[in-house]
Amino acid sequence: MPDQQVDQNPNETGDEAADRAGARATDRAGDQATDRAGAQATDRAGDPAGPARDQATVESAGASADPSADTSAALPSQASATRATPAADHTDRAPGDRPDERRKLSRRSVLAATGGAGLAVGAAAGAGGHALAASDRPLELASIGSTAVPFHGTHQAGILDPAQARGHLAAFDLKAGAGRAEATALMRRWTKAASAMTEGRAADSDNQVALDAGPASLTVTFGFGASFLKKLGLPVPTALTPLPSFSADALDRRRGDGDLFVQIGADDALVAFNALRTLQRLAREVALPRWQMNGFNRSPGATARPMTTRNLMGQIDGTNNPEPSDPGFAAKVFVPAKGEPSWMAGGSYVVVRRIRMLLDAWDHLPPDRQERVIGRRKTDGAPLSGGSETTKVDLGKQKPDGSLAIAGDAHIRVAAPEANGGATMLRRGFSFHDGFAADGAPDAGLLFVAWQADPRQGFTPVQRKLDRGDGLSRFLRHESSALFAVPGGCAPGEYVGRRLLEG
Ligand SMILES: C=CC1=C(C)c2cc3[nH]c(cc4nc(cc5[nH]c(cc1n2)c(C)c5CCC(=O)O)C(CCC(=O)O)=C4C)c(C)c3C=C
Ligand SMILES: [Fe+2]
Repeated sequence: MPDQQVDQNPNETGDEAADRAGARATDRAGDQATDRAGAQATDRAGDPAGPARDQATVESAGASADPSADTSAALPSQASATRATPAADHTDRAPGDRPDERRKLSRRSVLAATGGAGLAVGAAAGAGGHALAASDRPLELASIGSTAVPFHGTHQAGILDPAQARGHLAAFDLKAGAGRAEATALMRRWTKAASAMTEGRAADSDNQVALDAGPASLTVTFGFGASFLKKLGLPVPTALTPLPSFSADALDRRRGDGDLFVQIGADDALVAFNALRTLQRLAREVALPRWQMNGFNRSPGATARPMTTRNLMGQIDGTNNPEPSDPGFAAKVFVPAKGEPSWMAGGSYVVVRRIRMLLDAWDHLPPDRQERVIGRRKTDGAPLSGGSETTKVDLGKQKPDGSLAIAGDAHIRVAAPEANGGATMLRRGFSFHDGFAADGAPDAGLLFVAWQADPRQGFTPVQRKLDRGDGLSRFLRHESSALFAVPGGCAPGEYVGRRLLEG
């Protein structure tokens, strides 16, 4: 049993600083988070008005104070204004997703979405003959705020897109008496609101919490649990069969499963909160929150050069994720267009696990032992078989003494698709920190989120293997678990789940 005592390793800070200084940029096409971070840093660097505009505030944005009013149109002052500096070219994602163009497709200027949500500051003063006080100036959004991820498409947003700096995962349960009609009405309301908010527009009953924030790469992703289908008398897909138990499970069932799933991600905490709060308000008559988890990632643009994110154990995490350009990627992550059930075409199954890290025990471990547990270097994520972060892992490589360069119980050996009959999933998680437990240990870890066409060929065989012989497992505790069917995306005017609810 790992030691739970609070412990500080004096070398760690120095090591981490050195790690960061020496961190090598990854140029992988599939590394969305790093691409976006770099692109946003570039956007800002090339935008001389950036810092001044960042400080501008909006006194009157023209939004209706009546929460019942339909405010889903662009806010008046935003819609009529023009943007002083064009944003980088963020092309819309085409239905049918060409994932190899994700960086380009996953972002676009909010200008395109709203007809001009980013507002000019300097122009107003010049033409009008008087300079506006900073507080009177209309707001112009900086690149992080103005970036929008298209809501509509073959797949729902929030799966292939880079993981944002803030995340909320939540499940809702239908209220007693709510049936298919109420669920359908709710999915219509949720879809309309999500579509508006991801474009930087206020949703119905918007509370102005994120009025001046822009879309900030907001994605909203909806899913259905097996219990939802059962309550509505609908057949449950075999892929949605509950996950088996694992020996290391210490699950809190109240924080697991649920009828309806919502994943929210945004690069602005207020935008993320506002989205969740809006959806919760719109659900009020039909469904109540069951559980909620809050997570975070590194802020986009935080590093001068793109980097794969680090988790709370300090490891570079996400390197060997499958990439959309990999052969067979779509078939492994998404239900095919002609797949079963038909309402899941273009959809994916998501496994959500709250995995607590036993960080005090982990921090006791010297860096070389930590690296052995994973099979990669902490500094730059390079495999212990040699090379750099993106070098293909050589599981057969031996050290001069004949021992394996990547240990038999190293996490990347045990989890590798080669060791699991090709089992593959797309990992896209968030770190969490919910304070400290009674014994002083951090209640922190990973909100593990894994996407696959069928968990029986993705998460389950890998977790079975990890459960038996993974060197990392003794530093982890799986505290909650959920599985949801996430249907394909919808076209404008449609709503998510229509093929299920009207099928
Ligand atoms: C059942 C699947 C997995 C769970 C649960 C899991 C938990 C978990 N992982 C890390 C840290 C790292 N994981 C890494 C790679 C990796 N992990 C899984 C699967 C699960 N991880 C896979 C399939 C892989 C890729 C293996 C390969 O093919 O090389 C890495 C290395 C970097 C990377 O490739 O992402 C790290 C680091 C933590 C901290 C954790 C639970 C909290
Ligand atoms: Fe892992």
